[in-house]
Amino acid sequence: MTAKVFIDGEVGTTGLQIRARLEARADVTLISLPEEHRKSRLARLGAFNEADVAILCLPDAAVHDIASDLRDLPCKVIDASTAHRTDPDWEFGFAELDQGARARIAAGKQVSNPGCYSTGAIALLKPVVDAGLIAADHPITINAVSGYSGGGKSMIADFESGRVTGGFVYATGQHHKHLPEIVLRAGLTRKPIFVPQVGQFEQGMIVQVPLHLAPGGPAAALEALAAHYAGQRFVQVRSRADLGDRIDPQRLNGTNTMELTVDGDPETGATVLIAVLDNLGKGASGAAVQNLNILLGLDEGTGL
Ligand SMILES: NC(=O)C1=CN([C@@H]2O[C@H](COP(=O)(O)OP(=O)(O)OC[C@H]3O[C@@H](n4cnc5c(N)ncnc54)[C@H](OP(=O)(O)O)[C@@H]3O)[C@@H](O)[C@H]2O)C=CC1
Ligand SMILES: CC(=O)N[C@@H](CCC(=O)OP(=O)(O)O)C(=O)O
Repeated sequence: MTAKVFIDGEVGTTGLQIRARLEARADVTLISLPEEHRKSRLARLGAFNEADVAILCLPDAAVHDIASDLRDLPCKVIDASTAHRTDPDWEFGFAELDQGARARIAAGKQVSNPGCYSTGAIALLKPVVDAGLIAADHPITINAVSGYSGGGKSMIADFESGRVTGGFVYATGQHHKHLPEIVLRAGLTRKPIFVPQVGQFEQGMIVQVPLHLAPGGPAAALEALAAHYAGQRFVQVRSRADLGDRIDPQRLNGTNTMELTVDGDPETGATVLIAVLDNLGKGASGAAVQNLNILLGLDEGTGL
């Protein structure tokens, strides 16, 4: 038996990488629309009707525009966009979030993939909040650097045409679209300050959370992360030395793995939580395929 999968937005950055992961699989049949119909509502609704699972790889506005039409169709839906990440009618598709996450995803009809920065930030923050190392209203700052593919086709064109060089800091006004999902899913009650930047490299990401903890803080935080993710295949807790002196944001490109580590000064408690992931792997397309596998009742690493 093969599952019929429709990727809406399959020629976009996230869609292409999902397709690359699925097209060789014997257990998946891809439903594809010809170029001239790929934005036709009628053609897309036909594809949704035929699919067992649809994966939305569209800008938020296009997702909002189609989502209500999908609710009554039999196909299950995975949404890669920001549109439904805090929506209680959608399952949050971070399988490693807590003990019940996989079962909730498996039973879901609609699953929302976490964002790339938020995958790193939530993965680092939830265990330290749950372990009581910081309070839910602790003042938190998140720093992050992403490859330019994080901005989709238009940002890739900006860099590859030479219109933008060297990278930039942005979203300093504290309204980044990932903040609401980070607050909700990490169990925070106070919005962190989030300072993302884009570098002159295509793909890959580092998310860092500096924290003032009590003396011994770095070891306590590492222990909390290791306990939370014990036995997980795609979220791995490493010693700081494993990542090298200069942490390369591209080190996990092409994989669905996210590595977490902690550094800092045990005497003062100055602690830095660090996550490395591929923004298009565990940060988007890999996570979507992992969720697809869970929805289909397959080994969740199939094709990853
Ligand atoms: N890039 C990343 O690292 C990540 C992306 N995401 C999310 O995934 C989603 C897709 O992003 P990304 O792939 O980067 O974006 P891209 O701009 O690269 O791709 C979006 C695709 O959607 C197509 N599209 C736009 N409107 C419609 C429509 N009405 N009907 C059908 N197709 C449409 C676009 O068509 P056209 O080619 O004609 O422009 C394009 O091919 C976004 O919501 C994004 O936030 C999530 C995590 C990480
Ligand atoms: C580098 C860059 O621009 N990154 C995007 C986030 C990646 C993305 O596409 O966002 P979602 O995960 O929310 O869908 C941004 O900051 O808006």
